[in-house]
Amino acid sequence: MLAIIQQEIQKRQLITNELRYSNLIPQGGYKSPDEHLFEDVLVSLVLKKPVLLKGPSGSGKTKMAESIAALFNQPMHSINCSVDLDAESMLGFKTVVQKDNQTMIEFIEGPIVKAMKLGHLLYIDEINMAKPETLPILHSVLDYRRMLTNPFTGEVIHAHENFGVIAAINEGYIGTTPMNEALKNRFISYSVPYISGEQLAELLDETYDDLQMDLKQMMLNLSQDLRQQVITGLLSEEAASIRSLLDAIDLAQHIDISRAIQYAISEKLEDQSEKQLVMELANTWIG
Ligand SMILES: Nc1ncnc2c1ncn2[C@@H]1O[C@H](COP(=O)(O)OP(=O)(O)OP(=O)(O)O)[C@@H](O)[C@H]1O
Repeated sequence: MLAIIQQEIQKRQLITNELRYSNLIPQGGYKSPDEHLFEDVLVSLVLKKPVLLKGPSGSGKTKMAESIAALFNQPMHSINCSVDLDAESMLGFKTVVQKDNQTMIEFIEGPIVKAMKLGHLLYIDEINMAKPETLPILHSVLDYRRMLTNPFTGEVIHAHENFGVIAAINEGYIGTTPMNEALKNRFISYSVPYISGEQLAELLDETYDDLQMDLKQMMLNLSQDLRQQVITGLLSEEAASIRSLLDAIDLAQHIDISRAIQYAISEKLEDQSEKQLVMELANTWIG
């Protein structure tokens, strides 16, 4: 691992996160599709640059962010973007509280404010699902200024040195809009593909204690075929989703393997011919 990353890990191990946030430190386990991706993302974060992960559904973007938080011993806060996302769900809101028999207005800090102040990791999922007018508030947070003026309190917040941002998008997904240029320009962007081959085999070994060898090999072969058909254009990218494959394996340990693949992989696809192709490929391996 690069020295710059090792130094950062050592530095962060010394930080004792407040106990009440320790349950926000997720589990690791991300498998990098190649020898560089995970480490290259870490370099950006160590250099305090926001990271944008671009990849299809179920390619491990969230898992990668969680694994970075685990490696840096850093709690992670998440924002799930949608057209309903507003400044309050990102920054926080004012509420009336009773303290010492007095009624007071208190500001409850939202994920961005907490992560900036405490030096936590902020994960912004499906950032291109948000309404374009919602996100400019992030511009000063994401560039060299690393600061924010909270419009609800007037407080000027300068980010803690360990504060980091990872955003994720599913490009081309229905309901998404292209990301605003000024926003996109603030991120270092990485493509996150589905893992395959050795990395996928390792993930299965680590995920399942007692997966039968023939089921494991069958699923690895099917995954390979699905990826091949995605490349030829006969299947849409999501057919090769690792999430779906893991779902199929979970089900196949309890029900007929063919039905497991049907429910977890084939039925999720829109096109009838794609559903059929998945089942044909599966049947060549099920025998
Ligand atoms: N490279 C990988 N390493 C480890 N686990 C992975 C990897 N890719 C996918 N997974 C597993 O697949 C499942 C889905 O992954 P995850 O939720 O991270 O995907 P995502 O890209 O964030 O999906 P979405 O865009 O739909 O939110 C999880 O169980 C995750 O552990």
